[in-house]
Amino acid sequence: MMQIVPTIDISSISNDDIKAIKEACIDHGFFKIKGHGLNTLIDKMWQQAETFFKASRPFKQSLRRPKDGAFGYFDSELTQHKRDIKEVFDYAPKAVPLFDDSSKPYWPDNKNNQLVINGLNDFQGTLNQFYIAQTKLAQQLMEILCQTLGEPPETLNKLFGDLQTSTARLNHYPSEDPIPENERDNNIALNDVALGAHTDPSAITLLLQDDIGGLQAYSAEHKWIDVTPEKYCFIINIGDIVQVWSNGRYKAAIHRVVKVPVGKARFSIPFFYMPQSEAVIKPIISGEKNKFREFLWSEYIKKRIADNYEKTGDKDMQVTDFMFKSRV
Ligand SMILES: O=C(O)CCC(=O)C(=O)O
Ligand SMILES: [Fe+2]
Repeated sequence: MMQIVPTIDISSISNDDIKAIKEACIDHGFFKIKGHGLNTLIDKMWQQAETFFKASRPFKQSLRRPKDGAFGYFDSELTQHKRDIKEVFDYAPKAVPLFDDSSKPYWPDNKNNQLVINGLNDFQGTLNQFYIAQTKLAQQLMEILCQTLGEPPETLNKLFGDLQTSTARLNHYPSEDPIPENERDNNIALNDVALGAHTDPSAITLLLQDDIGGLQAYSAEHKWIDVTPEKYCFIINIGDIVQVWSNGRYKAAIHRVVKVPVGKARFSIPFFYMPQSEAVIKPIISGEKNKFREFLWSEYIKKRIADNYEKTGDKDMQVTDFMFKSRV
């Protein structure tokens, strides 16, 4: 029987692999990959993530993401208006044209010997090296994805290139609220899972998860399924844009992270592969009537990011808002 979440060796892709990815994308949107040659860098990334989140609260707060910003440390992210039980560090190696704050510094510097004291001398260098490696891997994955849709492999890569707007992140999920009691905003309820169910506003997301587990995907056929940890495997999930590109054939992967067992800590490292801000997003399937109207990537992502902070209001914007209404 085929694995529900298939593991693919991308150093030698077969027709069966393409078929397995296609089926996974139709049912839940997740697959895993090995054979990428990045194991040593992955070890370094785990070490950096653990070291960063272990640093003192004042140190992390000094890198806090500004209200209108996209990068830095943050501990109050919302999913559907409830606060997730996690803290994050968001980054990109160079300014991303989407964000006004991209010139503001968010990397820790060595003022008062802070990098040395916190063991973070290699932090920025390692994270940036990983971002570049993930970009290359994502390009390869976009070609594979085009193949699963029966389109020429290079169709989508031209929407990315040097002007891509991808962002990368470190996630730390403690078993308890990361915000001390006296700093909490009591108007915002804590989620009953570590990370609430959502889709990613990316093309695809490349994710490392540690051995604690807890990531779940929503399968049309099996409902919630575990996406189990496999050492050195990247977990790949399709995001909102693929739903449009595939003309609805694939649904953006719905996923969540269940609560971390008491006394444990979970780490994960996602990379959100995103196109140029000026990219026009529309279906790419030839010979088929478009089910989505086109939109500009920059407009969509700005609204989605704003939703992560909003405490009240309507349901968050989704890519289905761009579907043509079907006439009966
Ligand atoms: O931590 C995980 O396993 C998933 C993280 C995730 O879905 C996200 O950051 O968007
Ligand atoms: Fe996600």
